[in-house]
Amino acid sequence: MYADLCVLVDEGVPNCFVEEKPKTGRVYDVTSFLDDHPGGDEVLLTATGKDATDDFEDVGHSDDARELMNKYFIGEIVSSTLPVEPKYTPPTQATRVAGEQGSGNLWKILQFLLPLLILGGALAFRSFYQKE
Ligand code: HEM
Repeated sequence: MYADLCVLVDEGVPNCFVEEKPKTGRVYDVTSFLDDHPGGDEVLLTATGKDATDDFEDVGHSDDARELMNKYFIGEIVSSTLPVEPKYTPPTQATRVAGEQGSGNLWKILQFLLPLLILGGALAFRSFYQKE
């Protein structure tokens, strides 16, 4: 049912999915342990597919529990196979202002000039036909 269920648990060593730390970690397939886990299957399922180091350590698992982990150890994460998370870099103040300035200024000038041009045109039109 949970064919690819894995929990990452790693004592002390920096683990995966944490951007600033090296991506290493031990992977445990706890599929067959779900029903037997004294803490219940829910906590294991919640910790599935992510770094569960802190969750595991917070419980204060016994030495027996740590020994038992070996039974479910399936391998280490190969960091080169992890998908690269795209990093968002917000535009700097300088580039933002420079980008806005070009079209922004032109628009402001047009907003000011356009009504004047229309008014001027109307007055010229009127005075031209009034003379005739
Ligand atoms: C392969 C991984 C794991 C193994 C072999 C394991 C094993 C055990 C064992 C043997 C116990 C009984 C208490 C003890 O001896 O310490 C236990 C309790 C417990 N475990 Fe795990 N565990 C694993 C992963 C996790 C994870 C990832 C979490 C949390 C997300 C977790 C949460 C708990 C909780 C909440 C208890 C109950 C503690 C209590 O009621 O005192 N376990 N576990």
